[in-house]
Amino acid sequence: MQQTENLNIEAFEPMPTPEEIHARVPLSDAAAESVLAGRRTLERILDGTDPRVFVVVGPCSIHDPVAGLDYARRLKKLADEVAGTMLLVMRVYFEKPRTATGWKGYINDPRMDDSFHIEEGMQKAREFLLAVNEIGLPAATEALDPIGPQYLGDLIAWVAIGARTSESQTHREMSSGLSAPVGFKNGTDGSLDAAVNAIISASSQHSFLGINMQGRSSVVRTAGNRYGHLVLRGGGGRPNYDTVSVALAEAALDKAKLPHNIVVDCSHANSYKKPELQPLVMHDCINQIADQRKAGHRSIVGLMIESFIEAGNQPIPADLSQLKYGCSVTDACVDWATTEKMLREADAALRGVITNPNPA
Ligand SMILES: O=C[C@H](O)[C@H](O)COP(=O)(O)O
Ligand SMILES: C=C(OP(=O)(O)O)C(=O)O
Repeated sequence: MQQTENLNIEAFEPMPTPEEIHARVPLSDAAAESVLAGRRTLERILDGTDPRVFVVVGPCSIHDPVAGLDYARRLKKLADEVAGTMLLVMRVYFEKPRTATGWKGYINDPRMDDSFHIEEGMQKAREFLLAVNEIGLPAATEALDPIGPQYLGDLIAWVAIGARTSESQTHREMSSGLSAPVGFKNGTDGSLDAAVNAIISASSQHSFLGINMQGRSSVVRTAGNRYGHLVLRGGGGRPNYDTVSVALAEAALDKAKLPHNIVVDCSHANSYKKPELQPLVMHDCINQIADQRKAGHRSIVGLMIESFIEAGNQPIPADLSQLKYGCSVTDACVDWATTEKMLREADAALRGVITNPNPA
């Protein structure tokens, strides 16, 4: 018999099951509290019962857990300082969807040398998420691999479906079963349709193939996720955070009978991937939010910033000891001083307009 299958497969290497990885890095009480408190506040913001704004802020990708946790500790202090007006959620991205090729992130290749130790990456990603939550910060991530959430989902408070996958049925099905709110990004061409349709699709029940916690291939039946929302990230060569674009996004949500829950990503095509433009986008959006709230209206409920300790980005060197500490290896970020300035200015502008309903 001639072989007709697996012609392009070089190997199947068994992975530990989600249950095994959870046993190696168990969820702690402190981390569970951080995850649940984060999700609860996000849900209230999306329901309109908490007037604050959430900000997903952190590196484009995690590649160095030491620098990542250094960043998390700084962010926690800032989060406490601005808690009256904003919920800060740390961007903890381990999976990078590449335009063509490139490093696919810490889970896929934790040693950054094309050795693809995915088992090691998955365990270390879990350890990192546990530590961030134990610091007291909720975590946000992009869900790219459809079985990834079985390994990490208990440690995540907010999920993004990226511009390259909002149109994917697989990602919509997965989102319908996630326990956290999910932001769907507009397409890389700037169109909103795929993201709006994704919110509708993910809110419905689905049945699809996946794995269970014991790693067994399963029919997954989901209840639907009612916290899907739209993320404007610009595209097709132009930003879409301005008031006219936001009004068009509101109209698209109205047409689909969806609530006005919009997050603006200050990075990516909204700032032409130039980090020095992110503060301008943020400033404009904070003014829009203040104007909206004063007028008794509300559509921008969240923001995203790509930020790390050092500004800019760096290529991955062959000799990893040459890596610059705290600097992105994927998209360019604003530095820590700029991050503090952006968030403190936003807090000052929103005070008097927004009041924390549950001060600590
Ligand atoms: O945020 C990350 C990047 O914009 C995304 O992964 C695409 O990156 P690339 O165009 O460099 O591949
Ligand atoms: C890949 C990302 O964004 P987008 O899907 O908007 O390109 C990201 O936020 O890392």
